[in-house]
Amino acid sequence: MTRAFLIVMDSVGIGGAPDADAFFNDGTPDTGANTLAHIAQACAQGRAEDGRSGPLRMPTLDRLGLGAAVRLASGEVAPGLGAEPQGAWGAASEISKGKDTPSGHWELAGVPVPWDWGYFPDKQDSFPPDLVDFVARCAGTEGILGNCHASGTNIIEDLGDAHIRTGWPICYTSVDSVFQIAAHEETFGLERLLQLCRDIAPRLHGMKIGRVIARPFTGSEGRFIRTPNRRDFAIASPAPTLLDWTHDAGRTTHAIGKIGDIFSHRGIAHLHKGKNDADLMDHLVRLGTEAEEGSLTFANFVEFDSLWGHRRNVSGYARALEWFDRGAARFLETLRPGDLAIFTADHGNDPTWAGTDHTRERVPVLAAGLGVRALGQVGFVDVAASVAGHLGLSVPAMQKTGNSFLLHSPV
Ligand SMILES: O=P(O)(O)O[C@H]1O[C@H](CO)[C@@H](O)[C@H]1O
Ligand SMILES: [Mn+2]
Ligand SMILES: [Mn+2]
Repeated sequence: MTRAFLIVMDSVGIGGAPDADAFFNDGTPDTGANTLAHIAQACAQGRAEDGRSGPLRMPTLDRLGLGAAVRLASGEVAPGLGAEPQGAWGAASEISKGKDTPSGHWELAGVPVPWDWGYFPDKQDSFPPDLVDFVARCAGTEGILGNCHASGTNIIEDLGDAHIRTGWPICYTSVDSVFQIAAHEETFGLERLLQLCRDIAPRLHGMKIGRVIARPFTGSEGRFIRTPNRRDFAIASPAPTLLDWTHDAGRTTHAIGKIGDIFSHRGIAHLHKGKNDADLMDHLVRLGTEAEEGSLTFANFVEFDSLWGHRRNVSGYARALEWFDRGAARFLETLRPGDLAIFTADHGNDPTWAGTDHTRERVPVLAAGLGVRALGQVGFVDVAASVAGHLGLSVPAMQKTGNSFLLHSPV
């Protein structure tokens, strides 16, 4: 028996989504968005020099086929990348209608989203009055602050002082199907914030809002900073996922980072969390050595998205990519013959693009452990089929939607 590792680089898209024109950022269609290629181009042109310098360096993932995958997905060149692939490489498209984290992860885990997500309109008073009353009642406050689309770091700058003065929770949303609550860890209380999110989540899930997200922060007098204690309360996936298939077969499942929250803690035997992606990389490298035969390790690295993509910070994103690539090299050294490791992503978040939201893109699929294979254009669900095939799992008949990469001929 052998092991499988599925590693999601949150928001590391490679452009070329066939339906990008149906998705928007501040009214601009996502057509042409390309997270990785645009970062690599900015690096090569000396436009990403903060804390790093020169062309983008990701030799480890590029050896697996990253540069080749960018070209395949979008026809764009990512300067600094483009080595002859030594792994199995391809570009995956998503069919779920959302460009959000749960949609991407569920589909990678074999379950495309069959419903239309609920969204809140981009105007002042985004939330209906009865929902506002309900949230305030659950919070024990006279009202709420925010009630609009916002970037999470901006809204705590704008409303942090008013929050401390009134005690009212800051509620906001985005183009994603989310209801987010920012509250001060000390003055409002972290446990109280988490309980509030837990209490209101069923009602929001009933509206097909994908996640209620607790966004605790700290600080004072206009100088506020978010803490690592974010918690997502996600709607349950509509069908058993790769994690359930693995768990139900009596195998061990390890979840690293946000995977627990994204899958409502279903099918997960061991959850490994940390205060940042560096902690998560340490978990991944350790599990590379320690994970059991026949086990699945499913990891999400969120900081590409949360610290850099949404903040439209190109240098920061490039630094994170280069750091991740060094971590990937450490991890790959731990693999044993017969193991499968797949690096992929859940959506894009092009830091050179309009707005501050995700971008609809294809994602890379880079596999170690399958020899050299050109996988071509594949679907997100093919990732689940490949991991299941590798682990020898039986997949529910109704969910046999993907094609395993093991069926592609080695080059
Ligand atoms: O600006 P922040 O609070 O980071 O919000 C971002 O994080 C949310 C959930 O990942 C997304 O919907 C996006 O709006
Ligand atoms: Mn994501
Ligand atoms: Mn995001």
